[in-house]
Amino acid sequence: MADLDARELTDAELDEFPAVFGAAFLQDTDDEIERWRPLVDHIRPIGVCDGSELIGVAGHYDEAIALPGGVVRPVAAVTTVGVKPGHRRRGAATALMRRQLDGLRAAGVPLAALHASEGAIYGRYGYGPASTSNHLEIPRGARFRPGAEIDEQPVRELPLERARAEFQRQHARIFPHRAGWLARDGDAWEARERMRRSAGNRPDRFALHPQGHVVYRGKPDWTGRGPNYELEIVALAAETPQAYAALWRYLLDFDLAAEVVWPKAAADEPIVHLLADPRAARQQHFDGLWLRLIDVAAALPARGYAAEADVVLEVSDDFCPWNAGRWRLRTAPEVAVSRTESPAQLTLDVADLAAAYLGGTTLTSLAAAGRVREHEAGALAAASRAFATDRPPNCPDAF
Ligand SMILES: CC(=O)SCCNC(=O)CCNC(=O)[C@H](O)C(C)(C)COP(=O)(O)OP(=O)(O)OC[C@H]1O[C@@H](n2cnc3c(N)ncnc32)[C@H](O)[C@@H]1OP(=O)(O)O
Repeated sequence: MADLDARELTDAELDEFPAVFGAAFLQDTDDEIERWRPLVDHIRPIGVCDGSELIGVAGHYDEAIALPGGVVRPVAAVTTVGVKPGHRRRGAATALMRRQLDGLRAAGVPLAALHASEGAIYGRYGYGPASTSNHLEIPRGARFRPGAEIDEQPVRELPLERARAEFQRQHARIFPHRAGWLARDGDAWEARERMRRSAGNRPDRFALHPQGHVVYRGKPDWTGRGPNYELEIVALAAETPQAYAALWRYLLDFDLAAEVVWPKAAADEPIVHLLADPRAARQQHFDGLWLRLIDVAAALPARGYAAEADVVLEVSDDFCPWNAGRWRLRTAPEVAVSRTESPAQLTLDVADLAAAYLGGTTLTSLAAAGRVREHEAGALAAASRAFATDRPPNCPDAF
């Protein structure tokens, strides 16, 4: 293995960052490379060199994520991980992950999250698939079940500048109660939005209801039979079931559209239960947010728990050994986490703890796959109930 170390970049190397990341994703035209340039100001870039050549890059946004129990905590939203073709499988990505996680630990950031380009990459670094993305497609005109309640207040389209403040106010009220959702204010969100809009996507449209909003874009298409537009949802949130129904009705009755698509809907998106024919909704589930507990001692007490448990977890963590060992987690009367010498009741890897952390994967399901081992009868069921959440987490944000 070559001696590759990742580090913060000099100004000259920062200039190279967009071309290196572009090369990793085969985006080599000047336009594609330039598109990535503003990003380096927002993502805490790091890189790895082979001699004087920058060959790999990574970064993260400083974000805030909603955790079970309605709490919001800092998270590093990891992005732009790429190694140039011709330099791969020599440890460059591993060096980047090493540098990034060490830096985040030193900065006191308890969690890191990412969307993985390929599912086999990040488990080795202690990330676990913590939420499910639902690629949801519903045809125009799909009817609601009889008796569905729809808020009659109008849904109005507004330009971004006029919609932004209300959109952000609504989001700030809603997102803490949706585990996996990120905050949508501040520099990081603005930067993410700019990058997303410059990705060759059609512009976003903002439609506001007094108790909800939808951000979407239209993809025009015409066939011999007429218009065949697709409406793609970027964000949809509502404060009442009736407002949620109003926003969906607005989209499903949209002239010219053939289909409404939400690539990052929740696994249990309620629209399915509003439809007269639930099969009208086509759903495909994928791994969504991958999560890393950088500091188990800080991460475990940060979230709320659904049930009473007092359990000793033995955690393995080859990549971040400071987390390894036995931890006692008590969820009542207050959440308390401490190191212990008591015998383990459950053993599991830190990646599996991350998979269960937002409530998206149950410990019982991981145990059925042999990933969690129970050493004392009853411990698994009690811990699994405590980690579970009422609704599955999801992360509609792209980064
Ligand atoms: C959050 C994000 O930004 S996701 C985007 C990730 N980037 C991409 O997908 C762009 C295209 N791919 C790349 O740039 C690179 O191949 C990377 C970043 C995925 C991996 O970089 P590399 O420098 O090759 O990784 P590195 O050499 O450190 O590999 C470490 C281990 O991971 C394995 N690995 C690396 N990439 C993959 C993969 N795509 N699938 C399966 N295993 C992989 C290696 O085989 C190696 O395994 P080993 O330890 O058992 O030998």
